[in-house]
Amino acid sequence: MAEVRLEGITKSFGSKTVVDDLNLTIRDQEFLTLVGPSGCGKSTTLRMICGLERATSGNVFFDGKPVSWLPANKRDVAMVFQSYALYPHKTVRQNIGFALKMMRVPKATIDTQVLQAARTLDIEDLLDRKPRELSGGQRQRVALGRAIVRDAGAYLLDEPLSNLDAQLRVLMRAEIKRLHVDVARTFIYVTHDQVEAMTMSDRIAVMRDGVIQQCATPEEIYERPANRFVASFMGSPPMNFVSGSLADVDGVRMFRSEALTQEITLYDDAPADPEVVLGVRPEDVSLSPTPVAGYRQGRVFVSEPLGPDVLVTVRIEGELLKARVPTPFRLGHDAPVYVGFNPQRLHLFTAADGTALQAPRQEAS
Ligand SMILES: Nc1ncnc2c1ncn2[C@@H]1O[C@H](COP(=O)(O)OP(=O)(O)OP(=O)(O)O)[C@@H](O)[C@H]1O
Repeated sequence: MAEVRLEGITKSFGSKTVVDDLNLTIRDQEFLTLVGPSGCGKSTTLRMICGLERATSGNVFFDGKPVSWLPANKRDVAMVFQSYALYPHKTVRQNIGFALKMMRVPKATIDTQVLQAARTLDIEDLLDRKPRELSGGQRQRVALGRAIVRDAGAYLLDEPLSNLDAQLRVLMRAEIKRLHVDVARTFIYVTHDQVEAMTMSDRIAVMRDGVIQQCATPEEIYERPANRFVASFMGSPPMNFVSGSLADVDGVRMFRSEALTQEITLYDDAPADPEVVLGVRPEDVSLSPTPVAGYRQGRVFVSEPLGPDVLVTVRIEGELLKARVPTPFRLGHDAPVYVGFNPQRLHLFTAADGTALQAPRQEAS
């Protein structure tokens, strides 16, 4: 069992604060991902959890017990690094079993546990090879094997897939997710890749400049981003944003910008400041070659086939908007096109600081 709680954690290097009063509880057996752009403090947070870095202030608790003063080897955690950090002259078997050997576990027990880890990761037939004789994906599995053989309460993974090519990353993503189910332990995963975060996690903590912007399930983060930063970071291609203002016209709330006029149906309370940013995800934009009531005219700027979908950039007045529409899309460059939004799936953010104006939750039917 390992619930990990961070309470008021701050970390400064000199005068630079890189993690700022962070509060987060990672539940026992949860898969929680810290995601954010490079330099936002993800790795530093992970290193404070495992004991490789000491917080400037605040405390780390494992199952309610403070561990801030315990060194890394006295904490019930195992860490997988981006670099794998395998011993080049040791075999896969020796690499996986090394931590147990250091803990003076009897050899027969080590052999059994190494074999069990190798079976879980499907690398049994590689046990006598050296790291240089392995592919990137196989090395990654050995690094995972080294962690899971420790049978720790929490596994901490720092960008473990970033050295792999795109195809292998997709494969290993699924394998790590499955491994989490099989070993039934707490996983804390660091990545700057929003797709990894969305696909693997029970919950995602989105970080920016050392501060958690939102911590929620992938669905919640995607459907109800807390602010414009989260909305733009999570989702590929990112959400479209259009600056404008809200006004009530004949009892109907309207969003207006130079390019767009859009009825807003979902938001109850008028914000104090009418200056807002409208957000709409590319998959919630519809295109038609012919006029449709409520759609506005634009022109095709460029279209990019993605296989099942086409990503179409449309120019409306000065704005460029992206739409993700089903294949085939046959309009050429500069052709007139009519653009509509799904009114149920619009987002609004304050222009001042990007905070989301939350739509009322839809009752599940
Ligand atoms: N030992 C250190 N001394 C000084 N500054 C550091 C140290 N370690 C990290 N930093 C700084 O702290 C900030 C956060 O670094 P951190 O590695 O936690 O970010 P990250 O979100 O994991 O980024 P990346 O995805 O690039 O690894 C960065 O600006 C980094 O330069």
